[in-house]
Amino acid sequence: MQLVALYTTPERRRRRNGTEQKAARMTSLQMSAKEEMVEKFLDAAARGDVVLVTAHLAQLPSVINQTGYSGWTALMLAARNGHYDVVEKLLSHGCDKCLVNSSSQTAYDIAKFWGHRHISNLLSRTDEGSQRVLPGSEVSPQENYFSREMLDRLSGKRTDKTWLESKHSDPDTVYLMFSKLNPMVSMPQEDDGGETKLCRFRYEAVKDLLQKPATVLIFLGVEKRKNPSSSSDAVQEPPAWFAIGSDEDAVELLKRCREKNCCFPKSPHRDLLKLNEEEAGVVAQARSVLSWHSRYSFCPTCGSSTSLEEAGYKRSCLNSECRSLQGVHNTCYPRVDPVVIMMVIHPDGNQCLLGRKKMFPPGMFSCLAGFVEPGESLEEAVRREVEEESGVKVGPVHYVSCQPWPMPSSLMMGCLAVAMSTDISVDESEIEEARWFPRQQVIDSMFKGSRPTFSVPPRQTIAHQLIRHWIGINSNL
Ligand SMILES: NC(=O)C1=CN([C@@H]2O[C@H](COP(=O)(O)OP(=O)(O)OC[C@H]3O[C@@H](n4cnc5c(N)ncnc54)[C@H](O)[C@@H]3O)[C@@H](O)[C@H]2O)C=CC1
Ligand SMILES: [Mg+2]
Ligand SMILES: [Mg+2]
Ligand SMILES: [Mg+2]
Ligand SMILES: [Zn+2]
Repeated sequence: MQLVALYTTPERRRRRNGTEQKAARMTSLQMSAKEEMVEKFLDAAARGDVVLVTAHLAQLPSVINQTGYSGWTALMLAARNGHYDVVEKLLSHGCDKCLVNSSSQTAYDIAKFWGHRHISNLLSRTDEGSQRVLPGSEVSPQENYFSREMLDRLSGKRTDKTWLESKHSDPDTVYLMFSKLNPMVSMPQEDDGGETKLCRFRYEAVKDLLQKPATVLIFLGVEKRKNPSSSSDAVQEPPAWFAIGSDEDAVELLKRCREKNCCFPKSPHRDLLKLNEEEAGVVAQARSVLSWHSRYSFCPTCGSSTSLEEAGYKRSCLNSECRSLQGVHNTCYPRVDPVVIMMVIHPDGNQCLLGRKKMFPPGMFSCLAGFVEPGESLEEAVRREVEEESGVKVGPVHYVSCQPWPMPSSLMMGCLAVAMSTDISVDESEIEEARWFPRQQVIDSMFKGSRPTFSVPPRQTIAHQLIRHWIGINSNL
């Protein structure tokens, strides 16, 4: 294994490789203020100066994953030099522990190589036995795309008709417009960083739609307060958000919006992944509830018509004789489909099992996944789906994190699993090919290193995050 030796000052650090030699020719005057700050931050981490590291993070939080001229992050430098308190501080600020240096080493690899076991343990929380290939829980919980909750759902208000009505006409209330389950968005302009944004409407622009019987109105929640102690917040309620599902012609709906470049995305699987994290969370909630309404127009128990209640979170049967009106019936509430998605690790700990469906773009491989069946535990669903799709037998299963997937309403539960057998025999009806990929090959594909032999799904998918997670906690020493 090749490991670059460690330097303790920015000057010495820059002397090491090609990039660094180039940097060494630079005088500090030529460095931008930002670059200089990054170098000082990295230097503090390498020296174990936790006070200075904390000060830099407070001043410029984005510095946390920067690599500077050495190609090493602060976490790697602190891990190299055995500075436990700096590693702890960086992790508590949510640093990315999956990043690799030019030798494909994570901070975990580096800590392990230099014998800082207390740090490698902190980075992986490895247990004994089979956990050699299956490290345990994350230091900080992982947040996946579609998972962020910017709204407080206030489910207790769903039955408060007076409060809801007052919010309908409140000038601060935000309405989102959906047509055929897709939100109206303004497509990226050159000057806004390429982000798709939700079109937000006020009451005056949509009040006629609210009167139409075919319109579905969902109360999504109120904005979470960013600074709850501020005195003006105490008297003023934060804005409420609603989603409107309309059956009006999409072209007519678009005319209501004053923003430029508005549309209803044609390909949700692609276009809904371009929102910012907060808006993605709102879309996950709204789209799944609206899709439930579109698929469950009639009572699943007796086939009668239903009425929409509880601000869009319930459909009650209009047939007074119906069984669904006695007791609590899950047919009356929005559905969620549990799905397991798993990163299967080879018994040698250094390869993972990825598969591709026929519909995937050429060259793309992903984690295996499948719906949980009734009366089945997560662990059993993982074992069954992996064996069905690849013929590989799985032993221990660890839950990592989950992701709501609003196409239309899945909850993807991400797991790591250890294989007990290695022969592959794919279920050709679902999977075109499944293979064991060595860690180095996965790193090359993930970080676009040398000669990637395959591609992985985009960062917004939990599949991508599970693969990164494995790279971050599993060393190939
Ligand atoms: N976010 C991510 O990273 C990923 C998300 N996914 C999602 O996971 C879901 C499940 O993965 P698959 O491999 O397709 O599952 P799967 O391996 O269970 O096979 C799907 C088949 O199972 C049947 N099925 C059983 N229960 C079903 C239900 N409740 N809804 C629909 N079909 C059901 C259908 O015949 C369907 O064709 C997919 O909807 C896909 O969108 C899949 C991979 C990655
Ligand atoms: Mg599957
Ligand atoms: Mg399957
Ligand atoms: Mg299945
Ligand atoms: Zn009924």
